[in-house]
Amino acid sequence: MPDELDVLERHPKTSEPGELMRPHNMTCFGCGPESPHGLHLEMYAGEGFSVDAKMPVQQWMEGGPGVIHGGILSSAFDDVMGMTPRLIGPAAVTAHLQVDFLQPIPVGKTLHLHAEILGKQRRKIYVEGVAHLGDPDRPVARANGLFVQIDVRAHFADHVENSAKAAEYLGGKPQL
Ligand SMILES: CCCCCCCC(=O)SCCNC(=O)CCNC(=O)[C@H](O)C(C)(C)COP(=O)(O)OP(=O)(O)OC[C@H]1O[C@@H](n2cnc3c(N)ncnc32)[C@H](O)[C@@H]1OP(=O)(O)O
Repeated sequence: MPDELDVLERHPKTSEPGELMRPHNMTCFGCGPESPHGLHLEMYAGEGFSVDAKMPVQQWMEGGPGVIHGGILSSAFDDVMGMTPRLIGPAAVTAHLQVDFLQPIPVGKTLHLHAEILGKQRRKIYVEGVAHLGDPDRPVARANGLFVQIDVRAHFADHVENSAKAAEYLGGKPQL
């Protein structure tokens, strides 16, 4: 992370601490309630510049016998960490994501995910993530990511016709 950082301020219209946050997109693999095969994460704004979510580790998420697949864990981090930019302003997309897998994560447990903005420079937002199984002092995974703020309309303009919600987006709704 660079030394010279911008001052962080919560966006006046962002969710209050404890409030459920709006999904990125209703069919987002991470947080979309209408995603047919998604994680269906519910994200809650935290204090400061943080977001929290809980994810029951279900059988279909299995990688090695009885434990979560690394890609599912990475997806969960990506989405929870990718929600933090909403706390300070425009949406941002993942440019870089790095995950440390510290412990096997068993099927049947509930994974607690916490993401926090470490700093921002211009459009770059540096975010860390941590996951545990109920005891915050015993993390089972950590992540670091760089998210870059975008102009949502311009960024998705060439792709929105491929969305499951294309008709609504092309009709001007819903807002991302
Ligand atoms: C609506 C939001 C949905 C969010 C869903 C949850 C999160 C996701 O899963 S997003 C999906 C996965 N991500 C993507 O598809 C993004 C694909 N990548 C891109 O579109 C582009 O590379 C993008 C937008 C990240 C950057 O491109 P662009 O807008 O041209 O910016 P660019 O000028 O290259 O970079 C901006 C800054 O970021 C830095 N940067 C960009 N990529 C990286 C990288 N991988 N590593 C380090 N720095 C980087 C640049 O150096 C530059 O820094 P500085 O301000 O110091 O000059």
